[in-house]
Amino acid sequence: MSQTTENTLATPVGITLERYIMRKQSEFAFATGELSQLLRDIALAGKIVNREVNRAGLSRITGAMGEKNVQGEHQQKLDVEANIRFVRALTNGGECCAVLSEEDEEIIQTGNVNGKYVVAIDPLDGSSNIDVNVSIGTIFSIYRRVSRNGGPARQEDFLQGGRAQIAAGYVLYGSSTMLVYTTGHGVAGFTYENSLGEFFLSHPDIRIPRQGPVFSCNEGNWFDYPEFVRAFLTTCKERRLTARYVGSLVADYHRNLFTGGIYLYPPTVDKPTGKLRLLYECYPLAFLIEQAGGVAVTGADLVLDVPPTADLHQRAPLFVGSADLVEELRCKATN
Ligand SMILES: O=P(O)(O)OC[C@H]1O[C@](O)(COP(=O)(O)O)[C@@H](O)[C@@H]1O
Ligand SMILES: [Mg+2]
Ligand SMILES: [Mg+2]
Repeated sequence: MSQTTENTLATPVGITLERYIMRKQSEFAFATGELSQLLRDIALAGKIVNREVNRAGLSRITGAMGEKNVQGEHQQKLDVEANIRFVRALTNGGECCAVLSEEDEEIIQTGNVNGKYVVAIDPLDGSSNIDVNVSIGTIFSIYRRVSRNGGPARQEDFLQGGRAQIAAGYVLYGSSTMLVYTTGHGVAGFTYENSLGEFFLSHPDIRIPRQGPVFSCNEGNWFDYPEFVRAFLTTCKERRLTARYVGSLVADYHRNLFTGGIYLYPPTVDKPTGKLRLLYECYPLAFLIEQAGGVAVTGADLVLDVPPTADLHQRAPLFVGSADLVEELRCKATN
């Protein structure tokens, strides 16, 4: 039997997310099904938010909410809607004890005091693109609680560090809707079939090329970038790499995952620690990229090795993508 047939039979493209989760669970003798259920809850919320995104213009879930979140950013109505949907699905699912969300200053206790897991989430990523019909996403990161004796979750459950993540992923609401995640055993992608209401395995074993033709960053901030970033971007242009920037982290990241490339959100003069949030943007995407054979750094350091401080919404610079490109930038950051 040829290798391709063996691979296809091993994890046949087209199986449902549900079946895939069950298959993967059966590979772990001590799996108890709680993480599987949590992944299903996230997929369910992703389907509901997908529906709201698709019809946002009709259902008047457009525009600003008129309030600011803990980051001082104007909340979009869809930010709040997505937040409600994910928190509700994680609460009703029973496995998640608490949620840390970009849209809430404090930890949200779900009441599932015996839940073994906590989830850090960016319910709607790419907020500036919500009302203009450009791809947006959701990013999530899952930890097993350290406070195991039941009761409400504690801050320390979320501050275990990037390498303590049990699972991480994102949902991309784009020309098609996809769920991409890892549990530390490679990266798989699922495409949503609207008419059947199911995610189907479409990309079994995602690997990012070591090199790539694309660099993604907001060059409008050029004059505020550190010298090593400008030096790196100059070499990208000298090599005639292509500039691509959607302005939605999930969308830029997803494209580069398949084409090869590098996404940069450097520190700037007004944001010396960068814009993106370590716990629910940088850590999960760094976990995924390392599982796909890529690299993620904050400059000289690997993102997953950056220890969290006590600030749940702390920011960090992010340089992520193809190993050769990111290592090149890291070299410049170190010298
Ligand atoms: O407008 P800028 O400064 O380029 O920032 C765009 C970046 O900010 C973000 O929108 C931040 O995420 P949120 O939309 O979740 O706040 C990223 O998705 C995106 O890559
Ligand atoms: Mg975001
Ligand atoms: Mg967001």
